[in-house]
Amino acid sequence: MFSKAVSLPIFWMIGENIMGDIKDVLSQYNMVFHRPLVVTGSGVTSELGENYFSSYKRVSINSNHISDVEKVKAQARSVGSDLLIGFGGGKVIDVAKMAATELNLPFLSVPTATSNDAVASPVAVINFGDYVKSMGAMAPIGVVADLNILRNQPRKQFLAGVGDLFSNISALADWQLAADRGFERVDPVAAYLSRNAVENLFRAIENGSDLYATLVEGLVVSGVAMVLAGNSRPSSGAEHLISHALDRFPIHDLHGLQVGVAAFFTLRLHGMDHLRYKKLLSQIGFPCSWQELNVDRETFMKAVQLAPQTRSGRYTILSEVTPELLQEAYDEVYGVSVSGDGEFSIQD
Ligand SMILES: NC(=O)C1=CN([C@@H]2O[C@H](COP(=O)(O)OP(=O)(O)OC[C@H]3O[C@@H](n4cnc5c(N)ncnc54)[C@H](O)[C@@H]3O)[C@@H](O)[C@H]2O)C=CC1
Ligand SMILES: O=C(CO)COP(=O)(O)O
Ligand SMILES: [Zn+2]
Repeated sequence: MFSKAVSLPIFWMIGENIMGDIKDVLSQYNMVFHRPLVVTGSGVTSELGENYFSSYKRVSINSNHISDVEKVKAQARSVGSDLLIGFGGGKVIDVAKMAATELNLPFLSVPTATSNDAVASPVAVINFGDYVKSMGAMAPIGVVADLNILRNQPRKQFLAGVGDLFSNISALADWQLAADRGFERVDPVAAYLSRNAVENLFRAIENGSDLYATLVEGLVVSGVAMVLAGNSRPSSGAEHLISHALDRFPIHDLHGLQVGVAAFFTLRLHGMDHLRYKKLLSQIGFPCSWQELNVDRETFMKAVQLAPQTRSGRYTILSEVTPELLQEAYDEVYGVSVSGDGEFSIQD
């Protein structure tokens, strides 16, 4: 007999001004909690937390450092929490998720920004000082996304979420490549969900529809795909490795922006039509070159070299390319050449 135990979000609630209904929604799923603890950041999300969770116990954190995880765990133990609620961007969600996993408590994800697929993934990125690690964690029991809050997130955060979701296409190509070479097995359900999530977003962009709800749904579905796959391959390929490498350089930007801009390049390495995606994403102001993120060609190429070391054992298109192809692809994808005086010029 086959059985595979996975822990998945069993609901999402996405709508305008829905924060007041959280307890009601949970009770609809027979989930009654008496002492939830809300984890926020220390700036904007702490202020938002005061508005929306005034009657709840709250704890604020400064970063995704392991000491922040310990702080949340200590607070949860001292108040006897039976539920952790992560209310913030990626770092807050990750810290709350990690603390809940270690305390074996349920975790509810309430994003204030949709900058990446941490919203419902089975992963928490934690900073240990000398290094940053993607830790296995429990996915949330559900996601509550108030569009009224999300519409007020900085535009850059929103675009970063678009980039993280778009990168699924490149990640799936790498996953399939690794399978073709005999290193992996593609889980077809996870791959379907991952692809479908990004295609829905593209349809919404093409139709000029409201993107916020579609983006949240897509990020949650990406998380579910990762749970089913048992790893992040449905949503993380060579473009993520390049971004992880860039994070080690002084100039880096939001995860979702980096993986999105890198995905144009890795799609080109796969011989796929990156231009179609560039045209579509530029319609909503997504950055299409590294210049827009202040990353120069030399830094990018160094990051590409370093990329495979950031997740050892992960087979991607970077395992098969020549240095000549990398240079050629850079010129073609980012439309940039280095002029005689060493300055960048953008070609038409
Ligand atoms: N667990 C996972 O599967 C994944 C985790 N990550 C991790 O997520 C982290 C990045 O997350 P981000 O959200 O980009 O950064 P972040 O969590 O540092 O948030 C960036 C800023 O946005 C502010 N913010 C949040 N909501 C806001 C709102 N509604 N209005 C105004 N400001 C708001 C926060 O206060 C913060 O200053 C990284 O540590 C990355 O490694 C990234 C991808 C996947
Ligand atoms: O960002 C992620 C998925 O979008 C997680 O990827 P990694 O497993 O490469 O850290
Ligand atoms: Zn990502």
